[in-house]
Amino acid sequence: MIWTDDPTRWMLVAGMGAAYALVCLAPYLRVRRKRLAAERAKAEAAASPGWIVAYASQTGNAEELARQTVATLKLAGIPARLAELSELGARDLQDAERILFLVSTYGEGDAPDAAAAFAGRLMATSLPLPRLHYAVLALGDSAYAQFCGFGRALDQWLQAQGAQSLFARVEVNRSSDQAIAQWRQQLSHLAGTSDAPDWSAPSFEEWRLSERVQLNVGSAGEPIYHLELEPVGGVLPEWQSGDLVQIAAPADPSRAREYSIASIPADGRVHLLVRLHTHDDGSHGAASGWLTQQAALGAGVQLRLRQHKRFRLEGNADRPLILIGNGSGIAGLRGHLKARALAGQGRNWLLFGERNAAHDYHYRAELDGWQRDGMLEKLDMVFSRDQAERRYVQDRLAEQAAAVREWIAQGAAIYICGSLEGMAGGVDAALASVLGREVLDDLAATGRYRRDVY
Ligand SMILES: Cc1cc2nc3c(=O)[nH]c(=O)nc-3n(C[C@H](O)[C@H](O)[C@H](O)COP(=O)(O)O)c2cc1C
Repeated sequence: MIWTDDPTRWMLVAGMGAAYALVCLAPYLRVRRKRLAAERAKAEAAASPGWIVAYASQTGNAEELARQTVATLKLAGIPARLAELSELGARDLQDAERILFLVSTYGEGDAPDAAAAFAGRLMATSLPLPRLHYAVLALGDSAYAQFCGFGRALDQWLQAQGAQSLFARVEVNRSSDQAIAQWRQQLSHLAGTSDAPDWSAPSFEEWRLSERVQLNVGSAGEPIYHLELEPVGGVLPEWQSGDLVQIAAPADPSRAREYSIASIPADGRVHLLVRLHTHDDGSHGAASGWLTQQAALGAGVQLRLRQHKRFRLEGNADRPLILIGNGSGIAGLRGHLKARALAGQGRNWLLFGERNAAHDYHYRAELDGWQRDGMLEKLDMVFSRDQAERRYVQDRLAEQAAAVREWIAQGAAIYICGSLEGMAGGVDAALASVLGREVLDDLAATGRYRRDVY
């Protein structure tokens, strides 16, 4: 090594050393800067309230779209929280800066059951919401007089409270793909992403009609059939009691019809109850006419399963159940009774209405068997035309007020399946007078009062 006292040389060596250190340090500094920025962004995201995606859904369409909406926002890096509308109180609405509402309409322009308290209580008040920016996706069916009635009422109420709409309300008629695409487009625009996941519904599969029996020969009502279907591919998909199927009829494939599933996977087949629908001009319904009259045994049926989360047992699996229905509504209730029998849960009370015991006592042998085996603790069959005076399930409910209160005090949940007109409204009124409207609204909001009515 050559030693030197030359200061210029020394400075040159020192300069080269510093430059080398900088070159070595630069990648480390770059990584550290990135890491700090990421940590800062994460902390900001955690501190910011994020977006709320709130849904009110009866049969799961709005809920499914809400889940997809959250996924799209998350993909774009926007923190988003899924909430049922019933979970939101005045304080949540006042604190939030951005809420996307996805809500359907039931009854005659009403909110879905779980949102009855939100609609009845919160929306009846005045609540200044100057911070809130929102958008509404309203689901409905234009065949009803109050098309998207609840979505429209919610939108108007939010506007009246001073909330600002992010974009015009999107209305979905019978799950129209076009309107859903419009919502997706608005979302992508807001979230600054064109990378939205695919939202298309699962496709129909080919099933086979394996069994068809008329249950009510000689009835004063329209004929009702028990059908059994098997997947052509042989592999039975998973479902839970309470779920639905959609069937595309050959004469009207663009509008699928929904039926409650009357069986559980352990039966090995999907069972349906289909009532033949006859129009005023004597023609039959496109789906019910085909399924019950035209399709031969063995015929192919285009079918897809649909989760119906709001009518599943879910958190109520260990509670006593009060099951109430009429007519073809026995389908959804039978699914639950089968699931309960399989689980060995016998605390079930069935209140069921039809016309005449002689012709309309659907699944009588099965119900007798469950009673005998301790799987059906209480059975009230109400036949409207077996006596001079017409009697319905709601009348029996009122007579059984003390037992209803007792079962609810023991933690029971209530499931309703059957016709909206006549039965569901009458039963709702009877339950409200037995339990109190507020109690019933609270049961609905906490998933202990569930309905599949049509
Ligand atoms: C019994 C019943 C009543 C309904 N009432 C209305 C209504 O008054 N107005 C409307 O626009 N849609 C009405 N609909 C259509 C639903 O809003 C539509 O099917 C929606 O897609 C359901 O979404 P969900 O699964 O999230 O509850 C009704 C549907 C049923 C089964």
